[in-house]
Amino acid sequence: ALELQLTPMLMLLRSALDQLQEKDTARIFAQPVDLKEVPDYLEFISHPMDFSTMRSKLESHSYRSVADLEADFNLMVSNCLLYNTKDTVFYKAALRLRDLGGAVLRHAQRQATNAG
Ligand SMILES: CCOC(=O)c1ccc2c(c1)NC(=O)[C@@H](C)N2
Repeated sequence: ALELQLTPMLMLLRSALDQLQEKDTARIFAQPVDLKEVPDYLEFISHPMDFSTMRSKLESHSYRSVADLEADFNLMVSNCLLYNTKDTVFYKAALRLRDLGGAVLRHAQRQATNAG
């Protein structure tokens, strides 16, 4: 039945999101960039993204596949690589998160394919 089909996907996506967020040990991706601290952020970034927003979208069924989750993950990393210069801790953390996250997402996609 459809609800049985959807529940494993929600659990799979929740697990993948938890594993992705674990890699952000400095928690610089945990919350939206603070626009009071970074007032020009929206001059450069049109679609901000962070893990708390991704979790809300997941729980409200905005993600129907691993690819949907991956798209927001890639957006979050790309925003950081665009806004911050290469010499910053933020830029370096985004490169590391991108690489570590890739393995998490590949495994999640394999699980989704096997379950499907
Ligand atoms: C309290 C000051 O916090 C920040 O300036 C700040 C805090 C977190 C940030 C960030 C900036 N920039 C970013 O690109 C994303 C990845 N994270």
